[in-house]
Amino acid sequence: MLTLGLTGGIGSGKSRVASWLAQWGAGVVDTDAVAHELTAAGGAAMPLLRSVFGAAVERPDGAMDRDWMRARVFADPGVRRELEAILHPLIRAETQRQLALAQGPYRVAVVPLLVESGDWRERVDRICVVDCDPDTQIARVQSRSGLTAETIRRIMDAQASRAERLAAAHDVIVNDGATSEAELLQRVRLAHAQWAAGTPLGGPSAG
Ligand SMILES: CC(C)(COP(=O)(O)OP(=O)(O)OC[C@H]1O[C@@H](n2cnc3c(N)ncnc32)[C@H](O)[C@@H]1O)[C@@H](O)C(=O)NCCC(=O)NCCS
Ligand SMILES: Nc1ncnc2c1ncn2[C@@H]1O[C@H](COP(=O)(O)OP(=O)(O)OP(=O)(O)O)[C@@H](O)[C@H]1O
Repeated sequence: MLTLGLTGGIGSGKSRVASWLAQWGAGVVDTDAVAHELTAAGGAAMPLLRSVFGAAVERPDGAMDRDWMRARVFADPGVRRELEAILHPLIRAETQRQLALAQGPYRVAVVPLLVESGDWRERVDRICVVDCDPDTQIARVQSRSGLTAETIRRIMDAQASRAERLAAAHDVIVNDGATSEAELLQRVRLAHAQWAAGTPLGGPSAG
């Protein structure tokens, strides 16, 4: 079965695309969702996070304090690497477990840091990038989360550039500031039909 790696920068539209693919029958596993489960109250990563970062990493309800962690991780690459060293192996193992159970004409791993991680590149058959311009990414994330533009820029600085992502793509779904939701839906429908039939979508000119 084809395993597609779906990636894109923060706010590019990956979750939106993935939710349609799941609706249409693809077996979708989202690494952000897996990461949230691991760091929820009682999550498998919490004991190690507590021992490395101390009690402040945990909210009173036992879940990771995401605001506390975000402020540190995107201000200091050393802290980010520490957090990733704990979470990424757990995320990878749980995602692989879920992918092995996934049903459908093809399966999809939604991985924000796919291009950044050599390991993930080797685990998927094709890479699809949801492509978006940085100004639109910032606007979308601001309206979704209320994070400041400066925080969003810092997160984007910790990710691959738009050009690096496009260079790694087998397939591209354009979802920039000029793309309406209806246009996006049409592009995703076309891509889904081709992945489900096992035929490639094409390079960066596709859209
Ligand atoms: C830093 C944390 C606490 C911020 O939590 P928050 O609720 O604000 O964000 P959330 O987890 O929903 O992620 C939202 C987006 O942020 C970006 N992002 C998350 N982690 C990272 C990272 N390590 N490097 C670059 N971008 C990242 C991705 O685009 C992701 O889709 C959280 O993202 C985290 O635990 N990150 C480490 C795990 C990780 O690398 N996850 C992403 C890939 S699996
Ligand atoms: N073409 C579009 N037109 C209008 N709004 C859009 C479009 N595409 C995505 N959005 C909105 O932008 C926001 C970001 O989209 P989404 O959550 O799918 O991105 P993401 O790549 O999964 O982000 P993250 O990396 O933060 O998880 C959402 O609120 C979504 O509804």
